[in-house]
Amino acid sequence: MSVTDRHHTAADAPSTQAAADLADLRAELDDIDRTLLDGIRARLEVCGRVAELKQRHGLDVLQPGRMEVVHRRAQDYAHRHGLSGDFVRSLYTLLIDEACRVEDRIVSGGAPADRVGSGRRGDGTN
Ligand SMILES: O=C(O)C(=O)C[C@]1(C(=O)O)C=C[C@@H](O)C=C1
Repeated sequence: MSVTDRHHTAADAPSTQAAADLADLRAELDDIDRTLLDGIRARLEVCGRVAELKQRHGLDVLQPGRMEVVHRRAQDYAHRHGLSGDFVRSLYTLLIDEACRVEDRIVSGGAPADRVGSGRRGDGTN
């Protein structure tokens, strides 16, 4: 059975109890997703302040040694907690890439740091 066929089965019409349990679990996921996104926004806001400091002192946005430290710590966490190392590396590659994009924009004078994560649409236009 393909993934797209699944909606034709009873699996999508759960019992009342199952539906209630699923709704509870999804509410838990919704809370966690909010926390994750708040954490990502907070991380990028700090990167905005890092960018201002780098701009003031003429430091490079790209700091390969520090990137390695951040990746290494995430890998250690993954191994200690049974997460996929590949997944965590990909996640941190995305996070650091976005940090660099945001920092570049600030260092090159494109955007003040206090606009980072301050509510523009997440459609790639900011
Ligand atoms: O620590 C820094 O200098 C940052 O700019 C933060 C950060 C990161 O996302 O953790 C981003 C880019 C750097 O090259 C290294 C690390």
